[in-house]
Amino acid sequence: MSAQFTGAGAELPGAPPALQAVDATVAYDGVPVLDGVDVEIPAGQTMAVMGPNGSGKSTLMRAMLGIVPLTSGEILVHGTPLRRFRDWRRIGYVPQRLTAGGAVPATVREIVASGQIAARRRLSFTSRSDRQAVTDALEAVGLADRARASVRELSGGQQQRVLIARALAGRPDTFVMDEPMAGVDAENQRALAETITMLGEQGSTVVLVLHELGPLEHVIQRAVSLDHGHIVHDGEPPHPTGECARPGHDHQHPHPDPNAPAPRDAHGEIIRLEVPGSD
Ligand SMILES: Nc1ncnc2c1ncn2[C@@H]1O[C@H](COP(=O)(O)OP(=O)(O)OP(=O)(O)O)[C@@H](O)[C@H]1O
Repeated sequence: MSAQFTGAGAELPGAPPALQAVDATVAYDGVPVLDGVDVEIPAGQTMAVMGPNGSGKSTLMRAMLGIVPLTSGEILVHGTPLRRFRDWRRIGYVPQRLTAGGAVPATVREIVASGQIAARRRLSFTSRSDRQAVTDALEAVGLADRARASVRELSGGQQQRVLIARALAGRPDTFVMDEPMAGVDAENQRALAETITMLGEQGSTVVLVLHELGPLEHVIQRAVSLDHGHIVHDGEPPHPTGECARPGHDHQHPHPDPNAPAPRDAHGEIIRLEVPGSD
């Protein structure tokens, strides 16, 4: 992968945290699912967010990107309060699974190119360098030969790689990936792990929701574990001894079918793929 995926590249010493939650609480229907969470993700770190089903991992990721509102507390993105943060091209969000391409046929290349919308000036056309970034992103995830295929023809694992390429194409420096390994076969997991390793080596910030470290074991520098909306561990990644990485693991994998219906929010809306704030 070329260095262009690093966006702003390795952060200067003294750079503010890439993402920070301060006493963050999120409640659905009055029930808190994140409860006073404090976490700071330094620029350049590769960090896993772990924990059992329903512990609040996805909610934390979405709250840090402004997709779900906080009930109280504060989120800072690259040192700026979320409500004032505008530089969304710095952020590459990889949602749990592909929700586009169902009703509207879209090619792999189109989906990947859509990752550049936040970075593009309003009404401007794609430049040669934009097109090259899309090509590079497809190569980085090993899908250059499927560029013209409809995303619907791809396996769940390949679709996951399309989502990562989509984030890469916008050349962000901060990646938030929600269970990139879910429903992905071993071969695709290895391909994803290679890409994520390269991002880390190039100085990008990478935050991933993971249920197990798997092939990312050597890449993850820090793990934060949530339980019932609280941080119960923050530090060394767990050393897996069995199939799953967390001691006392009681995880039932929630996403056995990567082509299952898209996740919906409290109002029944499909959770959007767009990078928030990209208007
Ligand atoms: N839009 C929503 N409306 C109501 N409740 C929600 C909503 N999204 C999540 N929840 C609830 O909030 C809690 C935390 O969910 P969240 O998806 O953040 O957990 P998670 O740790 O990511 O779980 P999983 O491992 O299953 O993906 C769960 O009890 C879930 O049912």
